[in-house]
Amino acid sequence: MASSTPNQTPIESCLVIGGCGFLGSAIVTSLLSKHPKCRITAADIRLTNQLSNSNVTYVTVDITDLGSITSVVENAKPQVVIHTASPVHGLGREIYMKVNVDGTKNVVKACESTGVKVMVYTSSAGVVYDGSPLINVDETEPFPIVPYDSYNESKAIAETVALEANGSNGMLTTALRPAGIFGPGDRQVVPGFINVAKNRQTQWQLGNNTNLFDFTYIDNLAIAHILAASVLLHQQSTTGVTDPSVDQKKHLDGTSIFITNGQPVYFWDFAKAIWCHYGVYDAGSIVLSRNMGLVIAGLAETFSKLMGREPGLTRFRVKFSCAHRYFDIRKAKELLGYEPEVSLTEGLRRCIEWFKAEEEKAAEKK
Ligand SMILES: NC(=O)c1ccc[n+]([C@@H]2O[C@H](COP(=O)([O-])OP(=O)(O)OC[C@H]3O[C@@H](n4cnc5c(N)ncnc54)[C@H](O)[C@@H]3O)[C@@H](O)[C@H]2O)c1
Repeated sequence: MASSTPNQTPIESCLVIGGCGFLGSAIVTSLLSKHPKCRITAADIRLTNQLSNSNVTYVTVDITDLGSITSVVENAKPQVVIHTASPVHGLGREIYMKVNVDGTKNVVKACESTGVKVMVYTSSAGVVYDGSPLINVDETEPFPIVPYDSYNESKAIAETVALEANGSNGMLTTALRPAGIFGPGDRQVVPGFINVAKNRQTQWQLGNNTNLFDFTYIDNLAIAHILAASVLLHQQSTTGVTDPSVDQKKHLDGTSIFITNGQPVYFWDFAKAIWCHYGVYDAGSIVLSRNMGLVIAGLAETFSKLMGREPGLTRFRVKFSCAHRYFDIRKAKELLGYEPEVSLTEGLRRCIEWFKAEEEKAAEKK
């Protein structure tokens, strides 16, 4: 249970950047239900997933262009900006530095110059990951000296940019760090597992499945963003910016906060729960050790490079699926009153139902 309900102010106007993405569109939907009077602008480089609702306006923006994002913020005049935009995982360093780092600097500049009161940045739990086990870590965990990859490196720099803007022109900022977002519309986590089932590769298990892992159901995360915005909005109009010397676990503005479902599970148990819905009940009959997996993945990567193909197994995937990665979300519960409303089991049920319906629609079109 959340220890207390923090004071909140209703959100009257909000700009959701990346508002057509998986998370951005879930935030728009949750805003409509939690703050029905809120005037919402959803801005994205690609306008997809649009809702038909008179409270929502969709606009095109490219955050790598300062003029583009400034004019969107000027026209929307939002109290709150929720910045979720990012390229997907698995691309090159240049694009991450351009969109996540330079783009976030542009978003901050646009917010500062137009009097935005609150900015919530979607960071990632991966910013503290370097391949070492993360066992119930909290927000005191430092960034690693060597980041795991350029995506996480760019997310850490962008998070710092967002948090350093706290107090600038009276604006309060925070950064939410979700882990393994899944749900209807997911393009990364659950589709990866479904493809393994479709490729009939579920017999392979990497590692001994003693590693606990955190996942986050999309609607829980969307609500966490809205809670963060309305708690900060209240603070902005009352006490204002917190003295940065105060213990960072005791305040939201200028600090980061982990968000998960608060239900760590053994990595392969999550995969097996998905595969059961695809008729696979005997997954993981062949267990490969992490070291053996790394050797095979190294060979697969070399072979695929020679053949000009994408490898099915990579060293990144081996390390990831054998890693301990779970987080302490007490700060979210205490400072946001966050309580995951949708359990992992219910979230998976809703997610699989959605994927099956999409598959049926695709089959009907053929
Ligand atoms: N999916 C996960 O498991 C996960 C985990 C941790 C953190 N995150 C973070 O959560 C956020 C949302 O992720 P998602 O899964 O919804 O991804 P997504 O790809 O569905 O959404 C991101 C949106 O950003 C938009 N975008 C990209 N470049 C842009 C640009 N230059 N200008 C404007 N818009 C641009 C995209 O068009 C897309 O709609 C991201 O910041 C991501 O880093 C995701």
